[in-house]
Amino acid sequence: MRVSQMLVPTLREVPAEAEVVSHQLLLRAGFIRKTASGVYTYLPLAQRVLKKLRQIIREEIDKQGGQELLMPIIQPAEMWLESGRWHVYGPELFRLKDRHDRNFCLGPTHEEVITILIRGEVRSYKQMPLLLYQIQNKYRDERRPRFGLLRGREFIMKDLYSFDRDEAGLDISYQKMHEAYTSIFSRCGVKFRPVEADSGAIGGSSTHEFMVLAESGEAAILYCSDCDYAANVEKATTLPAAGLDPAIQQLELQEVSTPGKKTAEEVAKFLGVEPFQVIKTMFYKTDKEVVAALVRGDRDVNEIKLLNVLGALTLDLADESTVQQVTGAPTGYVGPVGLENIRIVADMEVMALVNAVVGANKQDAHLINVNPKRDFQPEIVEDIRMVKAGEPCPKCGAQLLEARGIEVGQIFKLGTKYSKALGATFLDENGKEQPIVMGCYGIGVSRTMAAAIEQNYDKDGIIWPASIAPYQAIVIPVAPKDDNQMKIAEELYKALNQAGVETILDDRSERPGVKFKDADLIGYPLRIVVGNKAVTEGVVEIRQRRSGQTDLVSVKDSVPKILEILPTL
Ligand SMILES: O=C(C[C@@H]1CCCCN1)Cn1cnc2cc(Cl)c(F)cc2c1=O
Ligand SMILES: [Mg+2]
Repeated sequence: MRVSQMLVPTLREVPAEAEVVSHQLLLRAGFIRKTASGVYTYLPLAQRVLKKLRQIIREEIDKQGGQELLMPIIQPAEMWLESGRWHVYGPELFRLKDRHDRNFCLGPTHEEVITILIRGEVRSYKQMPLLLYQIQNKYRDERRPRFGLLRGREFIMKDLYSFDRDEAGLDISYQKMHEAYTSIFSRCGVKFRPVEADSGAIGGSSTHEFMVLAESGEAAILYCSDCDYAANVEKATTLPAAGLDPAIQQLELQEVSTPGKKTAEEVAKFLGVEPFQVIKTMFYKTDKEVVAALVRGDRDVNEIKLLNVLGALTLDLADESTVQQVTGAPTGYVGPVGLENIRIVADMEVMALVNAVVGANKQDAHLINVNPKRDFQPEIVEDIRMVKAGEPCPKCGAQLLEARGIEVGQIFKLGTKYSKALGATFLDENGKEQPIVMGCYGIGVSRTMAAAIEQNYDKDGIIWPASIAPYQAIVIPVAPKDDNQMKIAEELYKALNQAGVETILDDRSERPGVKFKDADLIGYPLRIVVGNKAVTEGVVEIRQRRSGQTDLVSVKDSVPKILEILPTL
């Protein structure tokens, strides 16, 4: 390909709406253009990167026995009514009607479609295991699409579904996908980590997210400095709290005046105790009830853990009027003592406190010498707190460190949640009907392209890992008008492509500086400059985009030299 014929509309200035680097660079380097909010057109260079990502994914998934199919984007509402999810999802689910006024949705995921397909096709244990996948557009009507391809309303996903006869089979499928994902992201040239994660509304048991480490990542990760423990902060745990100190005498409950002291820190300071001795009472509204969540004053509530402990669908902080109504006092003076018909969920650490402080459910007043069990009885005692960096690793006790990550993949053990709901069963060797055991495994393909940029850029633009670069090399003649230079450039361009190096030729009659800037902005791994020296001394300049290293090489040695460098990029 010749640059003069390509559609690569590079921009000089940074588009205002782009907040993260990958969004800015995908626009400026002419990879994408916005068609609507959260909806993009992938221009030719982006399509080439996506094609390489799809190829890497296909190779690694097929190696594990995956079979590619292609499911429809448009899905009949009946399937979602049968699974019970049609009314679970709100405006995020793109819904539409056909000409006969029948309801459909644009697929945000395909558990219903694939499970109903398998229900009709698999009858015997002999037909499993099955690993079926597709690479298809997905639709989720995000309230605030942002960060370009990192959170769009239409995006490309590889979604695989595994079908096994039992949990043992599922464990094998899950392990195979864990391996495939490790190979895929390694081959894509990104630094990533699988982390323990929360399975969210999809349900099922264990799940791992594959995170590309990047400061702009929306996910917070805690990982161990010593062992392989790593978890999304939504899920992270630490060593269990120290137990109750039996030596301490439980004192008499007492009300004290704490005018204007609301936060755990203020109250602790005012009463001369440590913040951890003040119990924080947070009221939440779920789709079913109002609950009180208790954590120590030096901790925060982990709302994902709380949601899971309650088995609720939605969880939101109760507003001030609800708190007032439930406790008779404003936030800041509320506590668990004397609460009527409100479920109390206490973090395990709270139960180890003696003579603690809580709000008195009265303006400007707190209670001291509060002892769990004696003065209030939580209905649920679980781990519902956020873990922080610096706390001990739950596996080995070493210090937990924090990082930000972009979730590019997630694998789930679904179990029989969908096969039971949709009646996908098989006959085992005793002819007994059993529900199929499923897993589901996603990779955000378009998101991975953006995540790769978030990890591979500098002040001049993108630095593509060679394995997913749109082209691997660009030949730039300094003076295209000079026939001798052009002749050498053309020959080199041809020889490189014949040697299997995906190479383009910048034949534009632009100033060299403009061509160099574009090549750096777009991020081709290698740049070969054919200038006067090529004509007078037979040497060309090979420059590596990442390191900036430049080698002067004779024209005849340039192809072997490039073949030698390329695998290291
Ligand atoms: O998609 C998954 C789980 C896995 C991820 C990997 C590939 C297979 N599915 C979870 N999820 C996320 N957002 C959704 C948004 C909408 Cl609007 C919806 F209706 C359903 C879902 C939904 O189910
Ligand atoms: Mg997730």
